[in-house]
Amino acid sequence: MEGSRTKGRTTIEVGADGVALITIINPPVNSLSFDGAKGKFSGGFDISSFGGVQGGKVNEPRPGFISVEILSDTVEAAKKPSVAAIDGLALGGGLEVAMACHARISTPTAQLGLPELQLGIIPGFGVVCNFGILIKMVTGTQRLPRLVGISKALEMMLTSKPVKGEEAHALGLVDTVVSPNELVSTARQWALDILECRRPWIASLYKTEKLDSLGEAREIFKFARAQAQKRAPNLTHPIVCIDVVEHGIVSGPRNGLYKELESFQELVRSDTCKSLIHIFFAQRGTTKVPGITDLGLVPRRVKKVAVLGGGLMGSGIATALVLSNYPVILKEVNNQFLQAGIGRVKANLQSRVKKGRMTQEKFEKTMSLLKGALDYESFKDVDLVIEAVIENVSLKQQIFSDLEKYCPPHCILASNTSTIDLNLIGKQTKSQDRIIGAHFFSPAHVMPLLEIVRTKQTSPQVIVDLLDVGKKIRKTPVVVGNCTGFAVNRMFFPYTQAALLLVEHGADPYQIDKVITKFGMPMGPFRLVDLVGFGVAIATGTQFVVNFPERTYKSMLIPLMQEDKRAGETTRKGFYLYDDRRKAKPDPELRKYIEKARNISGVAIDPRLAKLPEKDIVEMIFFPVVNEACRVFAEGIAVKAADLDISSLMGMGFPPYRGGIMFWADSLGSKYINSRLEEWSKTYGEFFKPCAFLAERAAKGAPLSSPVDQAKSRLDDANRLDPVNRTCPKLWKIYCVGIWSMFFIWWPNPGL
Ligand SMILES: C[C@H](O)CC(=O)SCCNC(=O)CCNC(=O)[C@H](O)C(C)(C)COP(=O)(O)OP(=O)(O)OC[C@H]1O[C@@H](n2cnc3c(N)ncnc32)[C@H](O)[C@@H]1OP(=O)(O)O
Repeated sequence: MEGSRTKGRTTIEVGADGVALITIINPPVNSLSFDGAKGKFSGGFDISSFGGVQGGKVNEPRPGFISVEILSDTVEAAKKPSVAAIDGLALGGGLEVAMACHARISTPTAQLGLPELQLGIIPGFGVVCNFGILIKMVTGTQRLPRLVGISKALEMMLTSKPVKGEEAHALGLVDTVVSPNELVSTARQWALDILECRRPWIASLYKTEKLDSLGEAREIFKFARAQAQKRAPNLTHPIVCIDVVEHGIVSGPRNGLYKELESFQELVRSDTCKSLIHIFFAQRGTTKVPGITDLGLVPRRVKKVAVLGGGLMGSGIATALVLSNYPVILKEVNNQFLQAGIGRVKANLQSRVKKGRMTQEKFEKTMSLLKGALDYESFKDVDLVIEAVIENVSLKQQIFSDLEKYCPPHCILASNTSTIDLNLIGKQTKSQDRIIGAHFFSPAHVMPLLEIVRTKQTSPQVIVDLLDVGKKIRKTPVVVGNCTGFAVNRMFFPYTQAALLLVEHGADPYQIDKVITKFGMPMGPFRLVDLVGFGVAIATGTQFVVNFPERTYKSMLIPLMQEDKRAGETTRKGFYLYDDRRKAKPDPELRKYIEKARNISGVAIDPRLAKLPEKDIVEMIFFPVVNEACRVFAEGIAVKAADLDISSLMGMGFPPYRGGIMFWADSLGSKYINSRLEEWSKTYGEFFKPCAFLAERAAKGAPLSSPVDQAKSRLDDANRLDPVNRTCPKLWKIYCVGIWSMFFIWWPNPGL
């Protein structure tokens, strides 16, 4: 096999029973074609190898590709029976190899699945050999339906979700389930039994008993297409997958192959596939922080955590922690607040029980990990404290002084602040090296992102420790520098600002939301403000006008509406009207507020904006976001552009199939984005003005995501405005209430 990042190999060992044991060894996940063993069958084809095909650097078919197919083909067509012994993972190409065997034995914990759709491709691919002759027949899209039936196969492929050993057995995907100790011996015996005709010799490709009648099959395909269309209207590869499976059922597996081959080759070069593969590696890359995670530090064990504040955020954080078996002390200022906080954690967990995702027994065990406290007595053996009280600097300063007194010296002191300078919070302590930001997104037990905010003084060990806790509570941690809004809230601040600007200049808010949703966001900017609530938005947004006055668009639209008791979804009236079931309906009255706001701003209607093409709407909303993301990157707040891609996906719901904000921007080109922003800034002002970083990259024709050469890291900016002592200029004070942002955002899961 050919190597890429590391060298992989296979071993073959013939035992006294005459059975040959082939072992794939290619850590960490035994990916195929390149370089694993140790409890993992195979995590599938080496995803990093797709880049070669996409970039045209590799002639097709790559030998690695062929190896999968040849292996598959050779194995199934061989005169000797083969049995797959599956422990750990059998995913993608890994399961395809297993399905080509004449029997499959697995352990109960083994995971079997075809997750290729999460990468924008379909399972399996046929191969044309050097002479242009089709040598390989059928793979994943063809065998799985023949083993488990069409409906289940489609479900497994379309959701990319693996099944465990027992379920795989019940489905007919594996022949028996045994303990890891018996796995190899059972598989050996099974091979001998097949050879000596004590067990059937089955080629999965030719199995038909699990296939539905043609009429029934067509109904299944029709339903699956409708579901796929509804779930991800911008994606074509799920539909292609259904087409390929159908083709194999209707026209026979061999014809299915031709279609599969053709489709795979097209899909692997698609923007969707490139974006999703980028996301796959970017997500795994967030825990690799140059200068921190490469120091050889081992995360210390966090055995007990304290959470200060049992409000929405604090209770969500406590829920996330107990769910991952961390004993938690929840501290509040009085018994009433404490009981309310504990009640919220309970409700979060009960909702899982109601949905069948947690047993009553597990619920009780999880709840028993939570203890309430009204003082710091029980803090003497905590390893991590996460403060999640209201955004009040002096309160937080007092808390951190107390924590320094009551917690052990090794304890990590984290704050969930979304706006306040961490240095300021720790100003009255001597513990700056163990102070860190742990910025969760609401609801904290659901949202996948955790911004880990470091200051110049935060010690690498503390960062490594929090990264580890983040991973253990199943978050994707992104390490960022200390600045207003950190990465997510800061780069998405212009999202709604741009929308307000467009509306005041004549664009239709409902049209904007429609276009932005069609682009792939879970909701448009106006629907989002309604969800966030005008009060929170206005209060927190003030930080942006204080810190970035030159590039905030000052609209009075939201404050005007709030004055009329329209404060968003909670008041059933905001940009939309809401019924009992939270269904949003446009409100003709909105026009009145827009006109008022327009009069205050003194802007004139631009007739072009009323008829803005969809592409322009998308660009006018997102290019300012790209512009701010460039500043965040240039300032060293984010160390990798890919971290901003992940932050945009998980913090804001940017569509993964577009690869994240910076990846998407690069697909359009820095020159183009810069020229568009320049053009708009001439007409609509500073808000659109491209930053120096963007202008520079555009001048060089360079991608926005390539590393910043001499990044002037602003992990802790001494010149940064002190949000407490700095006075807001008078003029701005007038507008502060008109500026808002998007803290405490709730987004639906931004999956595919
Ligand atoms: C021929 C076929 O039709 C085509 C294919 O087979 S396409 C591939 C199909 N397989 C997949 O999609 C599986 C992708 N992998 C995963 O879902 C998960 O990595 C996993 C469930 C296998 C393991 O998860 P987990 O234990 O949490 O480890 P995770 O951190 O994700 O991965 C460990 C390392 O293996 C790498 N890796 C995982 N799967 C890989 C793959 N298929 N190819 C290359 N590298 C892979 C990861 O990038 C990571 O590398 P890093 O340590 O340098 O960051």
